[in-house]
This record gives sequence, C-alpha cells and structure tokens, in this order.
Amino acid sequence: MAAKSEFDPQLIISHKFPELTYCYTERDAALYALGIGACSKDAVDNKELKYVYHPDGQQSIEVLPTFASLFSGGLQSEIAKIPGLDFDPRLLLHGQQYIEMYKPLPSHGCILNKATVSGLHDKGKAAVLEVEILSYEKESGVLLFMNRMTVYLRGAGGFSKSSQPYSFTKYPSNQTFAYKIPQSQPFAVFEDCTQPSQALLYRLSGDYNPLHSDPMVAEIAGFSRPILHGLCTLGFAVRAIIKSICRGEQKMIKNISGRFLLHVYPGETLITEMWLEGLRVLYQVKVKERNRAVLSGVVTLDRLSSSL
Ligand SMILES: CCC/C=C/C(=O)SCCNC(=O)CCNC(=O)[C@H](O)C(C)(C)COP(=O)([O-])OP(=O)([O-])OC[C@H]1O[C@@H](n2cnc3c(N)ncnc32)[C@H](O)[C@@H]1OP(=O)([O-])[O-]
Repeated sequence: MAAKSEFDPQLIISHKFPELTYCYTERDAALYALGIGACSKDAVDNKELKYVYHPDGQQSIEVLPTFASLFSGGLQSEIAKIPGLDFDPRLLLHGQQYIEMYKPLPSHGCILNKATVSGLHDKGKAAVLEVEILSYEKESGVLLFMNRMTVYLRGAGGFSKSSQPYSFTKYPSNQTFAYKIPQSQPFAVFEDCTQPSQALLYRLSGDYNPLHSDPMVAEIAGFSRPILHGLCTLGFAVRAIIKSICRGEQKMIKNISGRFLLHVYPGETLITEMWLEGLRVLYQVKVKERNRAVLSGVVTLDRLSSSL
C-alpha cells in the first residue's frame, strides 16, 4: 500500500495542471439543458425549447450560460492528482462556483482549458481549495468564459504549521462577492420540481462521481441517499432567473456566483427567490419539503429586460 502523502500547501499552490481540450456537440448542449430541468413542465415552452430544438436544425439551438460550468467539473480527477493534497475524495463537496461569460457559447465546439490553483484555506475541520479555469475556443484562441470552483474537502483541514490558520488566495479582497440576502419580499419567485432521476440524467453531462448515483457511496459521504450535483442545482436557479427576470433571454447573463449551503436530494422541490438591485439579481434557493436554504448567490446582468 502506498504511504500516505503529507499535506503540503506550498506544493499545492504551485501545482501546474495540464492544459485540457474538451469538444462538445449540440447533443451535449441539449442533454445538459434537459438535465437542469428545461422543458420539464412544458415540452413546448417558448422560452426553453430553443435549448433543445430549433426548426432550422440542431446547429441553431441556443446554449445556456451555466453549460460553461461543465468545463470545471471535468477537473475533479485532476484535483485528486495534485501532489501534497491529502484528502478523502469520498468526502469532497462542491462549495462555491463563479462563472464569468465573455461570449455567448456556440452550439458546438472545442474548448481549451487552462487551470490554476487560485486559493487554499485551512478551516480546521476542512480544507477549501479554489481552482480558476480559463476556457478558450480552441480554433480561434478567443477567451469565452472563466470558472472559479471552490471545493470543500471535509476532514482535510488542520494542516497549518503556525497558530494562524493557513490562507492563500490570488484574488484581492475587493474581488470577492459580498452580498446579503434581503429580508424584504422577493421581486420574483420560481418553483420547480427536480425528478427522482435528476442526478442520473444530469451525470450524463460528464460528472460521473458516484456520490450522485450510488447509495453506498452516498452513505459513506454522510447522506441517506445519492445527492444532486451542486452545478445541477445552480443550473435550475439560473434558469429560474432567466425565465423570471431576463424574460427568456439567456445572453443577458454576465456573471454568476453561488455558494452551496446544503445538499439537495433528487426529487425535492426547489424554490428560487430573487431580488433585483440595479443589474444584480440576488437569489436564494430553498428546498420546499425541508424549508431549508440550499444555495445563494448573485447573478449580474448586462442590461434589464424592457418588459420588466
Ligand atoms: C467539484 C465537483 C464535484 C461536485 C460535487 C458536488 O456537486 S457535491 C453537492 C453540492 N454541494 C453540497 O451539497 C454542499 C452543501 N453545503 C454543505 O453541506 C455545507 O455548507 C458544507 C459542508 C460545505 C460546510 O458546512 P460546515 O457546517 O462544515 O461549515 P461551517 O458553516 O462551519 O463553516 C466552516 C468554514 O467553511 C466556510 N464554508 C462554509 N460553507 C462553505 C462553502 N459552501 N464553500 C466554501 N466555504 C464554505 C465558512 O465560511 C467557514 O469559514 P470561516 O468563515 O470560519 O473562515
């Protein structure tokens, strides 16, 4: 059996990920849209059918902005290979996600990902690792979008050598997203049911972590049954914002941030509450059956819909 490697912050933050290319087709974009509940209530929904079908042919379908987040999920296996990062992959949870859109996503293409470790924090009971991924259209070299993914590694904290907990981030403090969910009545509320099979469908978009499909693995991770992918919940929330605030116009989304507060079980009902502050939409997702907040964050728009 291989010896357990020592947790080494310096080695972790200087790690160089390999550049990775992912190619996708219209089929992947449509499968993703179905995986985050598009058209699940109404198969001819005129705000959502465009993500899965276009009368001019599949090459004309439109792509949801959160499709960009899939290109960070693919890094899970690379995180497990980081030298000096000693953690139990079964206890990994997705903590936060930030996505910045620079161009609308084409319905198919090849994406070149350049990833770096952008943060590492010792939280005592957990280590928090941040990874930034810049995604370029392979052929043109144009930067399309950026993801910052935070993973919460339960049981991997307590590695600091001094009394001050270790904390490294490459972002200035004014770049972190500060927001407070208002106490006032939301501007809009959107309710959506996830299906009991939601995670089984969503995983076909590329995140095959058995935490979302295998009851034994879910139990080891501390859950009574497989849980929903965090990025699937985020996809539901941003769809709710596109429908309720952007009036179906997904290209209005400039950036998206979200913190996963609690797990979601497939089959639960998601209630997304939204507050409009200028061009910022503050949002919170609650699970109706347990009346608990599971996700909150901010979406920034490039303009407001004229029909608001
Ligand atoms: C990646 C691809 C793989 C995908 C997997 C999935 O989809 S899994 C499914 C999707 N994901 C899920 O279902 C996960 C849902 N979320 C959870 O279950 C819980 O929020 C938790 C277990 C992540 C943390 O709970 P807890 O009670 O252990 O935490 P606490 O409140 O005691 O705070 C301790 C410290 O950690 C900080 N911190 C706290 N939360 C976060 C966060 N989210 N993010 C970052 N940091 C966070 C907090 O600020 C504090 O630091 P401070 O301020 O002291 O310096």
